[in-house]
Amino acid sequence: MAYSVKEIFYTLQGEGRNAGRAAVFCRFAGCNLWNGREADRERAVCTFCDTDFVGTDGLNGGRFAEAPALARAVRAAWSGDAAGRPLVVLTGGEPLLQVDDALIEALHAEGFEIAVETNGTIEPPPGLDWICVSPKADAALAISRGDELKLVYPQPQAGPARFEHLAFDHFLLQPMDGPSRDANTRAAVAYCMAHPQWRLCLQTHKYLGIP
Ligand SMILES: C[S@@+](CC[C@H](N)C(=O)[O-])C[C@H]1O[C@@H](n2cnc3c(N)ncnc32)[C@H](O)[C@@H]1O
Ligand SMILES: Nc1nc2[nH]cc(C(=O)O)c2c(=O)[nH]1
Ligand code: SF4
Ligand SMILES: [Mg+2]
Repeated sequence: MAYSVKEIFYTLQGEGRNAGRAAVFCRFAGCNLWNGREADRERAVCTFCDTDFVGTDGLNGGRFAEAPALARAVRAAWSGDAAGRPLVVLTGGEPLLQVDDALIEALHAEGFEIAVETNGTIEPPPGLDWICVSPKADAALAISRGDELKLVYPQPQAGPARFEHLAFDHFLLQPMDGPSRDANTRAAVAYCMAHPQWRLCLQTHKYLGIP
């Protein structure tokens, strides 16, 4: 199967329980909850997206015909030394539209630990090492277990209580970025203080000014 990739870059994971850890980000093109066009944002299932995932024109982006070629491109972007296991974060767009057994095998063969950032609407293939699900209010969940559940907050139709019974190891609230980010952050702080099952999760890369 061929893969459409917007960009591949090396940075620190900015979000979630792996925040601060060096990783290659592989951002797949396309999403099942928004077509990525600003003109259609209001009508989309997911309306608050902070990411350009349209096309293959980003850094190291392109069409990769085979999994080993994409895995080699990810490996080439790794800029850390050989100590510890290198991490790749598969994101998008919605990565689970494209991630398959062949890619997981090829990335493992290159030595990577594989994390995925998903909206949770698509059943993941086996073999992923870290699954972060970020539910969207108007999209049914197809994944009810994983490593972290990272809820963008607030979403009026998707309060945290709707998810707290699911089988995740970590429950995180991530303030919705946009014009109300500061107010959303204060509200998330208050929620976590009242409901300690939840921890605050900031998008640290945005504060640091790194990709
Ligand atoms: C761009 S999405 C790509 C992965 C996948 N489609 C998803 O939604 O999880 C990466 C992460 O950014 C989060 N995100 C997107 N827009 C955001 C915003 N405006 N504020 C805070 N987090 C946001 C998503 O919820 C997700 O956890
Ligand atoms: N540094 C950094 N960390 C991230 N964690 C999740 C991201 C994403 O867009 O999926 C992201 C991102 O775009 N940059
Ligand atoms: S599901 Fe993820 S990639 Fe798709 S529009 Fe929403 S935040 Fe963006
Ligand atoms: Mg991002």
